[in-house]
Amino acid sequence: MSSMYNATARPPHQLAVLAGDEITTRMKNLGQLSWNYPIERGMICDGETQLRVWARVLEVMGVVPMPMMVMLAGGRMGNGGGFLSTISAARRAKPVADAVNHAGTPRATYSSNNSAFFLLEPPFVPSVISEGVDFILFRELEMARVSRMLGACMAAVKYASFRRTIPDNNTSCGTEANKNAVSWINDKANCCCVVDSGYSFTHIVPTYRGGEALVNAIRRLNVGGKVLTNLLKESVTYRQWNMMDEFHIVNDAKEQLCFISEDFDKEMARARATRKGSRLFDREYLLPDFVHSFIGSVRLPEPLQGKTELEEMELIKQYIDRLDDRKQRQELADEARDLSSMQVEEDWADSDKTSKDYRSSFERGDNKPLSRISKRGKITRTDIESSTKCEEDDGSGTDNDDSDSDEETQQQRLQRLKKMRDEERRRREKESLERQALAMSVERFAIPEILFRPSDIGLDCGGIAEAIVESINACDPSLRAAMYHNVLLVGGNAKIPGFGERLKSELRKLSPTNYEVRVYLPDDPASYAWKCVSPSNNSNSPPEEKEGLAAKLSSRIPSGGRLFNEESHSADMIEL
Ligand SMILES: Nc1ncnc2c1ncn2[C@@H]1O[C@H](COP(=O)(O)OP(=O)(O)OP(=O)(O)O)[C@@H](O)[C@H]1O
Repeated sequence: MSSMYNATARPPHQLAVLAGDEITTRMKNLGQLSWNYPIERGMICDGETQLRVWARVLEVMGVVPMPMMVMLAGGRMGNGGGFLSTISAARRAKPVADAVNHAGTPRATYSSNNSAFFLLEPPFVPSVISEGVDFILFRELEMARVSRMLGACMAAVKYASFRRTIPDNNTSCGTEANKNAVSWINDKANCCCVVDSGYSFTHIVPTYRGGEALVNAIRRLNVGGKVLTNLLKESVTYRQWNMMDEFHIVNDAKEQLCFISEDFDKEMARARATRKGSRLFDREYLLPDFVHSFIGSVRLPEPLQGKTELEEMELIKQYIDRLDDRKQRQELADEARDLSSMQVEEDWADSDKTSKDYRSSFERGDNKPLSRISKRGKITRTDIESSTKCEEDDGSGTDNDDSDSDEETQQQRLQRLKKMRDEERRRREKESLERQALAMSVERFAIPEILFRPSDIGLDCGGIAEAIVESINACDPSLRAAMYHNVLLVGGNAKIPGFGERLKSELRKLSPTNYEVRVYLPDDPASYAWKCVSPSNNSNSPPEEKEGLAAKLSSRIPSGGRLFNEESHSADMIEL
């Protein structure tokens, strides 16, 4: 099994079109290519492009004869798949000839007449789209057998075998009746709630009997990896540089740097308390310069290098203290102002004459201060005069004193400016030698947060946790406990650090308290479903076994796990 772009791309100023693995093997700068994706919103919209990619896959696998590149007559077709589709074709026949692959090594080739094609697709693919795909596979690629399956169901088949390898621990499943229900369901119904978060969508597919989907309970959330990458692209473009045409670079930055925080609001408060560039989660994504480097990499910002979490906490504490201090001072000043205004009011009341004088002088426009505005002598002319005199004296005194210090400051300032200019020049020289970097701060967790709060970008729906609860509530009540007990995460987005932990904590809050929530994350969630059908997964198995598998692939619905590659080890999966 191998992974490649499910796309074609044309290099600039060239007519040649590269498909699948050719893109990455022949080109280094992916940004300059004109891309064509056959799939949009999870559906194949461009049959010609999809045909080219599949033809390339078969060529790499050595399946002959090569199909003719026949243009499909218009129409929109579709099926499941994604940005980086994993495509595998099971070989059945014995080799018919030897050929040389693109790497120059001889390899056996197989007749397409004796090959079977296995396609994993998302739920609810319209039949017209399936017919289009059949046309490509049977007529253009001359496949002997084609089998389609829901990706989530395949994952559930493999998960069912994993469940058999671990002892069932129902000790914390609430009531005795609930424990028995979960035990029965695990044994007989093999329930599993598959959460498949991929490129275009996130699907919640509850399955029972070891891999059969409960169609009425399937839910879809229109948020996937593509939305996140586009948002990050916009955010980076708004704050730093124009990256609108650099989907692949931003996607790589997302995959390397994004994470899901356990408590978003707390993380934001922490971010506000620290200056940008010195937050503990701040990172810089070094952009490839396409001379020395062709892929991006991550580095710590300079102020953060060697900084420990304790120091960060200390900074935050200081900041909060400063805030409190400022608030306190503000309150004291307000109090003092109130007091003095009260005082003046009292004085006005006490001395009618004085107030009249003051008013009349004010009305006359006489700006001279009154000799006395209060009996208690708060502010008097003498006071003002003396204070003015003092100020004048002080001013002249300090003028004399300052003349020296000013000269000194001027000299110092000149030196400082010179030093700063030198430093700036040196920094610029250093920077020009270095690569450009994207500063990634709160974006690291604010962007993936959309998976849990789609309303932040104006989508009128709940997050993944709400969708799961809704989906499980649509199942038969006797299955619900087991569904919460077996939540399986698959798809590329499940790789985002913190995804599983956050989902578990949100599910815990939303689910009934007597149900235990258990979330399972495979080693490689993106290819977990494929591992179930991939014959190359157990490459040591004899060819006859592969033939048997391929022969069985013609069956459309899995009736139990024995048709597939169910080899599963508890080490493949972790419980969160
Ligand atoms: N380590 C990672 N961190 C964050 N996102 C990742 C990571 N690895 C993959 N992804 C994202 O997962 C998405 C692809 O997931 P997946 O391969 O499951 O999609 P797909 O099954 O091809 O698509 P679909 O389910 O829409 O048909 C991409 O958006 C990719 O950026």
